[in-house]
Amino acid sequence: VTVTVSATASHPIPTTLWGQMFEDISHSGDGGLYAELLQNRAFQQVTPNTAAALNAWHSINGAALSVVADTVPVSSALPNSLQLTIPAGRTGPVGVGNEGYFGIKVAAGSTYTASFHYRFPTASSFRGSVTVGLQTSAGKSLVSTSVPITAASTAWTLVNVTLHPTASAASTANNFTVTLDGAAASGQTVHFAIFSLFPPTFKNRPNGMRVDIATTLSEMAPSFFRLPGGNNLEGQTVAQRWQWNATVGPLLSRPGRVGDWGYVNTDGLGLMEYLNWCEDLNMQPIMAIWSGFALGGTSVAEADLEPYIQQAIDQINFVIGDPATSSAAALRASLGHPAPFTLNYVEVGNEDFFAPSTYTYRWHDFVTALTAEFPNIHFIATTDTFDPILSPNPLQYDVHVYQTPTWFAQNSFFYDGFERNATKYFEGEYAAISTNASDIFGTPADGRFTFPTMQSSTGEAAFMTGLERNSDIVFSASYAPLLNHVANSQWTPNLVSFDAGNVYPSTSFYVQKLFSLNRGDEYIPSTLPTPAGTLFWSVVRKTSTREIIIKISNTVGTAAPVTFVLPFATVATTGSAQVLTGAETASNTPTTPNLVVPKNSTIPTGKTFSYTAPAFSVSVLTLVAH
Ligand SMILES: O=S(=O)(O)O[C@H]1C[C@H](O)[C@@H](O)[C@@H]1CO
Repeated sequence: VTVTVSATASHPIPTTLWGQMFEDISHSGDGGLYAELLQNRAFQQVTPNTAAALNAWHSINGAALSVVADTVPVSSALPNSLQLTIPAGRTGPVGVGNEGYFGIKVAAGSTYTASFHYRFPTASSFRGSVTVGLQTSAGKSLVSTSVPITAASTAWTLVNVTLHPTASAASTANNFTVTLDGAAASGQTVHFAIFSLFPPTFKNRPNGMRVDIATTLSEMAPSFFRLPGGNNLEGQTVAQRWQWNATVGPLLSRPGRVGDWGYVNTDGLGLMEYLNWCEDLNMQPIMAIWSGFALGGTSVAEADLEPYIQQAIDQINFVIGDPATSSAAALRASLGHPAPFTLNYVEVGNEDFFAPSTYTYRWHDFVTALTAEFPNIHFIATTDTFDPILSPNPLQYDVHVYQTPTWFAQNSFFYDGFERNATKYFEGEYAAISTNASDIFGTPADGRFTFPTMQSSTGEAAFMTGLERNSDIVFSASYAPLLNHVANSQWTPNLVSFDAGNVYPSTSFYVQKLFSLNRGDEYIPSTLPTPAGTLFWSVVRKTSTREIIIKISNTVGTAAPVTFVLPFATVATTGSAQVLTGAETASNTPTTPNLVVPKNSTIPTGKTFSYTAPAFSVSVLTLVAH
C-alpha cells in the first residue's frame, strides 16, 4: 500500500490524549500501587470475633488472637483492635504474623518502617519487650528489632521501628511478625491497632507509592490519571460510596470502606495521595464525583440530592478551592498543599448508562450547582452519547468499550463519522479482552484474555491510530483496567500486572508507551487505511523537532510492506524505528515477563521510502522532515 502524506496539519493534538485510568480493582491500590505491605492492617470494616476479621493474620506459637470492638478504640474511625493473649506455659516468641498481600518482598539494603499502637486493657506492673521482625514463612528470621512495652497504663502507645534486612529473602513468602517472650509475658493480654509496614516509597513520599509499580507507570508519561473509579467510585449502597473526606488526613481518621471489587479498601490511598501522585508524574487528574447512583441499583431521589451535591462541591474545593474561603481547601493547606492542584475535568459518576432515567436529573442538578461554583471545570457525562438528552448539554462524554481484537481493528474509524458539534470525547476505558464476540466478558475458557497478547495489543493500536486521527474531538483515552495483582484479580486482562515481588508490563502497556512517548502536537492527514483492512497508521508532526512520526499497526500474521510518500522539501535519509512484534498469542507474564518488548533500529527513509511492518506488530517510525 502507498501512503501519501499531506503537507499541512489538519488539527492540533491535545496534550491530554494519552493517560491512565485508575481504580482499586484487583488490588491495584491496596496491595499494589499503594505501598503499605500489610493486608488488613487496621481491621477496618470487619465483623469483630469472626475468623474473617483476622484475614491475612495468623497466630505464632499459640497466641490467642481475636479482633474486638475495643472499649477504648484507638480512634473513632478505627473501632477494632487485635486482642492478643499469651497463654501460660509457652516459651520462645509468641505473637502474631501478617502474610502481606499474597507475600512480602524483603530486599537487602531497603529500610522498612513498621509501626503499631498497643495498649494493655488492664494496667499492671508488667514490663517487657516486643520484637518486630520479618521472617520467611518457614520461620527463618530475616531481620528483627525489639522495643520496650509497658503495662503501666491502659492508654494507647505508638511504636515506630525501622528494619534493615542485610540479606534479601529468596522469595516473597515472608511474614511480618510481632512477638513477646512466652515465658516473660505468660498470661498477658495486649490490644494492638493499625499496624503498618512500608518499604521505601516513590519519591520518598510518606504513605506513598510502591517504587517499582510507580516507576513502570511513569515510564509511559501519562498526561492524566482518572480517579477514583470506575465501579469503585460508586458503592453497592449509597452509604458504601467513595467519599473524599473519609480518605484524607491522618490514617487514624480513615475508616476505610467496602470496595466494589470484593475487598476492603483501607483508603490509605486517598484523595491527597492521588493528587500528589498526579503532581509527581506531571499529569492532571480526571476526578470523578459520586453522582447519586449506587451499583446495587439505588438512585438518590432528586429531593434528597443536596447533601451529595455539597459533598461534591467540598471535594472540588479540596482540590482547587481557596483556603481563605473554603474549609475543604483549608484542610488541603493544612495537609501541606496551600496552592490549588490542577483540575480541569470532573467526571459526573461512572457508566451511568446503567441508570439513564435518573441521570437526567442527577446530571442536571449536580452540573448546574457545580458549574455555578466552578465555571472553569469541564464536566464529563457518563451515559451513552446524547442518550438520554441531558441538560445542560454535555460538552464531554466518557465512552467505554470492551471488545475483541477484531472489533478494535475494524473500528478504528469509530469517531470519523461523529458530528463535529463542539462535543469532545474521553475514551475512558477500552481494551480487547476476549476473542469471543458472543461472550466478551466470559472466562478464559470462553476466550477471555488473562494477559494482553500481540493480537489484542495490535487491535488496540489500530483503534488508537483512529483516536489520534480524530483527536480534534477525542481529548483523552486510557486503557482499562490499569493494574492487577496476579494472585487476586477480579478482572483480566490488565495493562500492568504485578505480584508481591515484581511488575509485569504487558504488550498493551508497551503499545500505550509507544503512543504516549511519541506524540505529535499536530495531526498530518495521509491516505486513509482501509476501515475493514488489517494495516493501520497515523501520521503526526512534532513541531519542536520538525519530526514526522508514523505509527503503524499490523493486526495479522503476514508482514505488510508500505510505501510512504512525503511532500516535504527536506527529508532525512535515515530515521528510527521502534518495533513491538511477536506471535499472535504472545504475552508478557510472570513466567515470561519480557517475551515481547520494543526494539529500536534505524531505517532508510526519504521523500519516498518503504517499510515492512512485521506480522502482529506496532511500529513507530520517526524522521526529520520539513
Ligand atoms: O463490570 S463492568 O461495568 O464492566 O466494569 C468495568 C467498567 C467499570 O467502569 C470499571 O470499573 C470496570 C473495569 O474496568
